[in-house]
Amino acid sequence: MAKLVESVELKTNFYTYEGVVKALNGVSMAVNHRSTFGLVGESGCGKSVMVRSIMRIIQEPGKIESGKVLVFFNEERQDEAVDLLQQSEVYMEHLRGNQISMIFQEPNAALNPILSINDQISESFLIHQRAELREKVIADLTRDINASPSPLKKFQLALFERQTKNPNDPFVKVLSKFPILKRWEKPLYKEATRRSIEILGKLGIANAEQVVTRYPHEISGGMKQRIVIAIALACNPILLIADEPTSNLDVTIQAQILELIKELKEKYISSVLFITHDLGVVAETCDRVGVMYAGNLCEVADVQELFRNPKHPYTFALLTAVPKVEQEGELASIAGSVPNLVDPPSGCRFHPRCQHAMDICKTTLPPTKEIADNHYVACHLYNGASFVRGL
Ligand SMILES: Nc1ncnc2c1ncn2[C@@H]1O[C@H](COP(=O)(O)OP(=O)(O)OP(=O)(O)O)[C@@H](O)[C@H]1O
Repeated sequence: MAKLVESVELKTNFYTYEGVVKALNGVSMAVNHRSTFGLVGESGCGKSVMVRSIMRIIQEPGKIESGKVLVFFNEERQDEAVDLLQQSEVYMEHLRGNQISMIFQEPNAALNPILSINDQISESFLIHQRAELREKVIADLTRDINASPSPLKKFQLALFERQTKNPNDPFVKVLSKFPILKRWEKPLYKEATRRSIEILGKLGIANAEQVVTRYPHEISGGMKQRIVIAIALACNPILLIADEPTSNLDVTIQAQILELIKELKEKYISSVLFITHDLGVVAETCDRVGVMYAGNLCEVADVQELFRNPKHPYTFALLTAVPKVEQEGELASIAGSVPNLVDPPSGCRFHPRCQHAMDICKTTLPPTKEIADNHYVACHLYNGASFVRGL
């Protein structure tokens, strides 16, 4: 499988008054073209910091210290990669929303309460696909003028053509500055609205024409998350990053949103990077899984392989802690809690909670090894002949 995005030894710290939070401790992982990668782990293990580092949206007091974030735009040419950590902020602004989109856990935080749904989805088209919208408007105006000439349409067409030739045309800029004069751009806004309704239709929203006229407080939580997905999809991203997109929704809506993301991935997006702490969600939606613990990736495998054949003691413990229908008696849990990353345990960060810890685990970070085809584990149990430990 060809890689789409790869992080190489990515390290991110937060410089807090308490000390330096070592949130990512050199994480290497890859999301392939046309696949869904699930990143799992307990709260605080670094999943969100990982995707924020990939998108380069880590804010103060955070800092990406080292590593690479490679994007392989061309599936065929895997020797050509762009390192996002070496690009300018202007490049990143263009990339975010155009090629990589992100949806967050809390749709309320992503939506502006004082703008209508139409304004919010249209804005995404107007920012990221303005040139394409303009082309369509020029084609429509030309066709209309040929059918029945109109001085207003001719004026609008001339301005749009002028803008295509020179996006910084001073005359057009002046006209776009004043609300009353800005009305010449109306066809552009109309086209953005048409596309907003169309995209809601693609998301299976029945009365999209009415939904776009509403405000966030007038729609349900599940609908809000669909709107956020519509905004993320507006620019045909090659990678959709979904950070716990269903954690605040009730189970039926959760299932619908997961189904929707799966369907959209098949039809419109190349790949999805799914952040969750729910292994059930991973089993439902992902092809490949990475298990994170305290800023390290401890195991990566295809989803079926990981569920059938977990190797890392932490993965094993996570799977054991999933409640089963036939379960009787107490639920299994992982003893202890995720460590404070200001002062993480030495060696393998999981060793204080690991039933199989050996002396070497306390001093040395385990290397990542491929223990079966495409199945990687970072654990000293697999450094020698210690498979016998019975995982
Ligand atoms: N702005 C910040 N300032 C200081 N520390 C931070 C900041 N953001 C994240 N961290 C720390 O980085 C570590 C990883 O946090 P992160 O949010 O990535 O965890 P997570 O796995 O996504 O958890 P959750 O599932 O609860 O969202 C945690 O120790 C957290 O306290």
